[in-house]
Amino acid sequence: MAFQFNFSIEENESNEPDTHDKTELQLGSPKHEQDSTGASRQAADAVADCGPRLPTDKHQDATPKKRFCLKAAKEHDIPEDVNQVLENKVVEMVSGLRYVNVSVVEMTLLGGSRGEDIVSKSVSSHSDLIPGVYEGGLKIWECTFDLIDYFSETEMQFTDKTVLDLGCGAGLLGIVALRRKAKVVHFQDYNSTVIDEITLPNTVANCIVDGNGTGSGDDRKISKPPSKRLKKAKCLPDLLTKCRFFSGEWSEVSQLLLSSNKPFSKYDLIFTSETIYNPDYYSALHDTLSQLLDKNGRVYLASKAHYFGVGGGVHLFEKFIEEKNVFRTNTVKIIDKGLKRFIIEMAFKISS
Ligand SMILES: C[S@@+](CC[C@H](N)C(=O)[O-])C[C@H]1O[C@@H](n2cnc3c(N)ncnc32)[C@H](O)[C@@H]1O
Repeated sequence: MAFQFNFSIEENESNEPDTHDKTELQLGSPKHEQDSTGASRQAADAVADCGPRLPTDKHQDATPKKRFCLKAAKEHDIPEDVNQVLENKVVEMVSGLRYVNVSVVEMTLLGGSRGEDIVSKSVSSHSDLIPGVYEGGLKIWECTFDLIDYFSETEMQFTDKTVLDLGCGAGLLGIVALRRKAKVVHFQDYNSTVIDEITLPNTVANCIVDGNGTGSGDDRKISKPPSKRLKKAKCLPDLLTKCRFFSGEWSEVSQLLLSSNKPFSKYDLIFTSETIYNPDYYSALHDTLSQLLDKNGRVYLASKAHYFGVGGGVHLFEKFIEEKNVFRTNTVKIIDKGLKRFIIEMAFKISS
């Protein structure tokens, strides 16, 4: 069930120059397959219509050949009037969480060529991944639901943890951590459009208190979408003040965090779903994880076995990690339905 917030749309003033190379991938249209709980099946169904187009075999030999400009890092402010970020959004439910309907956002963004213009670029290239331009964050990718299931199955503890949702897209992993009493939750996506139009609205939608007391930010499932009364709703201030939002390429974001005047403590938990598809990015990803993870922290990385067309996947990434000799890895879950998927736990080889 969907509902719409009745607001007018605000012009996005940013008009960032696109200096990136445009290597376009020809992608196919796979079906979502999900093997776990009812909630996840429901979740997968909910996103299937607008789900990511995964790569075909066409570019199987995807040895890194191109270097991309690094997209500068930027911190996104949370507007004082949080309702503003839900203007003209249609909010739906998935896995007990609120999320904004991506098709509606895409239609809205197609209406004008502002900012990164990732929707029209994605449409014209028939691709959900345009390296260095659009990295797929508008859609919810299925390993996100694998991690959400894993959190429940293992009763993962978030209380007082500092958490990073790296390559967050919709930000559902960070939102779960936030609702389960994490101390700090940071969200990062490559594209500023994704942060502004998807991640921030999703986070606000899950922090909102409505007239029925739903969405109160604790771990109770939100039983129904908020009503239009939410026009006057308020976000729980303590919840949103725990959050920070960043866009940009990983090493740039890492540098921004480490050099910022704002206090920064390394993360206890870093979640990252479907971010190892492109071997070109492994070095930046590895270094970011090693720079930002607390010495006793854990990374939970969810990935498909292999990303046809782009060339990355679990075994290639594990080999890379092994060679770097900084982290140990442990496969904590295998989802053996359709294209095999993995959840990998990473920790420093030398900790406390
Ligand atoms: C396929 S999307 C997955 C989105 C989300 N984690 C999910 O599971 O639905 C990959 C994400 O990784 C991030 N990403 C990929 N390569 C990146 C890079 N080199 N620098 C920064 N972010 C990157 C993008 O922001 C993008 O949202």
